[in-house]
Order: sequence, then C-alpha cells, then structure tokens
Amino acid sequence: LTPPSRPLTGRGLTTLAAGASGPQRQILLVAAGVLAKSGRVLLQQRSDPPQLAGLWEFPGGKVDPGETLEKALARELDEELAISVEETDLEPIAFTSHPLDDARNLLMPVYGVLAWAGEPVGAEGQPLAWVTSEELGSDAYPMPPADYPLVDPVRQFLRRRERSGKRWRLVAPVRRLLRRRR
Ligand SMILES: Nc1nc2c([nH]c(=O)n2[C@H]2C[C@H](O)[C@@H](COP(=O)(O)OP(=O)(O)OP(=O)(O)O)O2)c(=O)[nH]1
Repeated sequence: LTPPSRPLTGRGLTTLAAGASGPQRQILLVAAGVLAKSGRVLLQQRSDPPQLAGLWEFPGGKVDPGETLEKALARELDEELAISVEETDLEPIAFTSHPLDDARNLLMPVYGVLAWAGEPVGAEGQPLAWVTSEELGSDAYPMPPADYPLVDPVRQFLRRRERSGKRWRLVAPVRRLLRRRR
C-alpha cells in the first residue's frame, strides 16, 4: 500500500487508498446543512455542473484543506444564504457516500442547523424553496442521486424539530407566568 504523496489535493479533495492493491480514489468532501422551519426544509437549486443543473440540494459546499467540517459549513451557509451560524448549533444527522465518476467519490456529512441569525436568501442568485417532508425526495424537487439516501434521516430530523418546537410552545407560557410571579 503506497501512501498518497499529497494527502490533500485541493478544495474538498482528499486521496484515500481503496485497498492494498486497488487504485487510489479521490474523496470529494462536502459539508451540507438542513435548515428546518415550520415543518419544512430549505433546498437550493443548482445551476452547474450540467449533469446536476436544475436539481435541488441542501446548502453547503466543499471543505477546504485543514478546515473542520463545521467551520466549512458555517462559511458556506454565510456565502450561499447570507446567514450566520454558530458551530455549536450544528447537529450531525447522517452522511452520504456516492461514486461521482471513475476517479472520485462524494462524501457528504449532513448537519441539522439548530439556529441561525438572519433570513436565508439565495446570495449567489440560486432559487430557494422551503419544502414539506412529503415534497422532500419527490419528483417535484428532483435531487442529486447522492441525496436520496438522506431523505429518511432528514424527515426524522424534521419530526424531532417539530416535536421539540411543540414542547417549547407549551412550556413557554408557563415559564413566562412563573417569571412574572417572581
Ligand atoms: N451542497 C451540496 N452539494 C451536493 C449535494 N448533493 C451532491 O451530490 N452535492 C455535490 C455537488 C457538487 O459536486 C458538490 C458540492 O460542490 P459545490 O461546487 O457546490 O461546492 P462549493 O459551494 O464549495 O462550490 P465552488 O466554490 O467550488 O463553486 O457536492 C447537496 O445536497 N448539497
């Protein structure tokens, strides 16, 4: 097994040996985020490359050499959506691993974004959509092939967020009452 001479080969790219005698594959490391609001999740529409143009994806992007996943995601969310996110408000949900072509394999960890500051906009001119749990993964919002295994874990995340939101809505008035009595 020959170790790669340069482990990091560019933005998002790292070289891993596939096996003792197998070829080395390039891993494209991309961090993505799930923003949930009122039971809906935010998707953005890609315009490139041609084979992904028109498809709907989770916001995010390539991890720079030496960057942590969380830092990369916070940077990408700022660049793409103009929102600010604390790294501590990122909760790992799932990851997807998908062959892109002969040379590369996409590895994409996906984080739930528990809080953000600002209102998301398509800061790079990309269309945005808040889609329901049912719409996610449906023909109405076709996604890159790597994303389909993420649909179920993201739906579960949405359900958890809805439940915790409801609990908070029930508890908040009681807390306010107790504060007033103090
Ligand atoms: N952000 C994101 N990328 C995805 C998803 N699904 C999927 O296959 N990808 C792929 C498409 C691209 O090959 C790669 C992301 O690269 P990108 O070009 O958008 O990354 P970036 O924002 O850093 O862009 P750039 O600065 O290099 O232009 O991951 C997804 O849900 N979200």
